Amino acid sequence: MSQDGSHRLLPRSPLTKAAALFLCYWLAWKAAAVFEVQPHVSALYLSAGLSTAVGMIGGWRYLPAAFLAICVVRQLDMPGPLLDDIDWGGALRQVLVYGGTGLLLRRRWLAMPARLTLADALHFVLLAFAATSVSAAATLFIPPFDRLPASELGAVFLSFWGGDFAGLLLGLPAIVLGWNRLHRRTAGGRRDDTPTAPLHGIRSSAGLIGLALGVSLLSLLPPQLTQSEAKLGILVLFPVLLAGLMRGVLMGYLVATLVCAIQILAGRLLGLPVDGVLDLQLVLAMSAATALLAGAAHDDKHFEWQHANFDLLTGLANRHRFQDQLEHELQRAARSGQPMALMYIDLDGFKAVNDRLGHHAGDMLLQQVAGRLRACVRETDTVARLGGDEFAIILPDLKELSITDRIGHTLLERLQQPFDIDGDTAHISASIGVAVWPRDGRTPTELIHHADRAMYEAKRLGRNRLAHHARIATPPPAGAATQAAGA
Ligand SMILES: Nc1nc2c(ncn2[C@@H]2O[C@H](COP(=O)(O)OP(=O)(O)OP(=O)(O)O)[C@@H](O)[C@H]2O)c(=O)[nH]1
Repeated sequence: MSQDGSHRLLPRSPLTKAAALFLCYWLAWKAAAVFEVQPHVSALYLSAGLSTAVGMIGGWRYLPAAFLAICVVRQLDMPGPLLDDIDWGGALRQVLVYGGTGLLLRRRWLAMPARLTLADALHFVLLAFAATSVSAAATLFIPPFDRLPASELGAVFLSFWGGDFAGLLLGLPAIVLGWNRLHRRTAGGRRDDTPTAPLHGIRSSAGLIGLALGVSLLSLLPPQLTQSEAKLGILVLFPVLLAGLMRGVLMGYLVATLVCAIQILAGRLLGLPVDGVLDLQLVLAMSAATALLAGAAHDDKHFEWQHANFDLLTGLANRHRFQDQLEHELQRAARSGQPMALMYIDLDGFKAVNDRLGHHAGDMLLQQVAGRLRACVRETDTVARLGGDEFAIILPDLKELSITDRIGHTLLERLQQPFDIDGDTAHISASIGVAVWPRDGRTPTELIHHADRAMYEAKRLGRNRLAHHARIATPPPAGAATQAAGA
């Protein structure tokens, strides 16, 4: 059974297992039939991806049920007497080759985080290439294809190989990404996509989809204008590549699916000959591979950027990004002359929560604290986790200094309210130190030092309070007392 607890979403009894698989195959079959270029063909391709997903997610115990499901779904689709036309050989080939491919991918998948790395994507594309080649070659030994003349074998091989390759590359990652999003989020797994990259935005999505639509619609032009399917195929890869590189696997897949759907529908409308169908299969396979590899390369880069700049537990800026932001805001403040404040926040009584409810509950509390901090300030303010139970907030562009008191007291009030952690209640408070530019310091080091000092003063005065560096009673400089006594 899966090490990550994925069994929680999988049916356990043989009957529900078979029923769930039957439903999945039937839905894939019907969905594929909408885009069918040749009768009963594209459904086979989609079930190649599905069979691999079954082996990968469910393991070998699910493969007999998958075999039965394919047979029943195909039987329902074929006219003629019951049990007469069942393609046992085809179903067996699918389950053995693609279910087996899933089993080979299973160990890697179980260790995979919620995203697909470039190494995983590359491994998957190469394995899919090998599996589809073996499967297509095996077909040539199965009746009725074993009786074909040698001159037709190449086209039959290409037809099976291209279709299965497209089905596998389009179907499987979509299932796996959907599964990961659905399951690994709800299983309480660590989210690794909380902060958003600068390129992520509605406008760039709309642009990418618009480009994909525009390029794909070229396939509706008369063949004299587009010259050849192959040239068109290369053209449609462009928006897929761009979407993957700019926005990652999910957007790459969305654009690839859109492009492929338009290509298939156009193929149907134009009544493509068999040659065109073969070209189309290659376009689909290449679109999916492009989306997968370019998207995974983007996601790897994005992940590195997140790791370097954000705290993965809370999604807040980390110490490194906090330092950068502070320097940036100080330069801005020096130009505009508008004061800015730095708040240092240390939780009170956090260790007791860890001790009483456990480290995991402590983590959940930190996540909720992050949410409350964010909710108390503006979008443009920086909230950072500096480590442990220590946070900092940069408040630029202060119209008046009293704002720091207002925000500080709101924070104290919000953090005092009880936290619900999986049914348990936890109580904490916070000690907050404030330093203001330019009054309490002009450089990042001075401001950090003074905000930290004010925070310790808040702790010293009894916790659950706000202390301003400017209002801390400064001890007289060493030697001042003796000088006074000697005077
Ligand atoms: N759950 C969890 N605990 C952490 C993490 N990082 C640090 N800690 C714990 O946080 C605690 C911080 O210690 P303290 O600052 O002394 O805790 P406190 O009870 O708030 O004490 P005061 O600051 O003196 O009020 C330690 O027990 C650390 O082990 C983390 O990422 N997750």
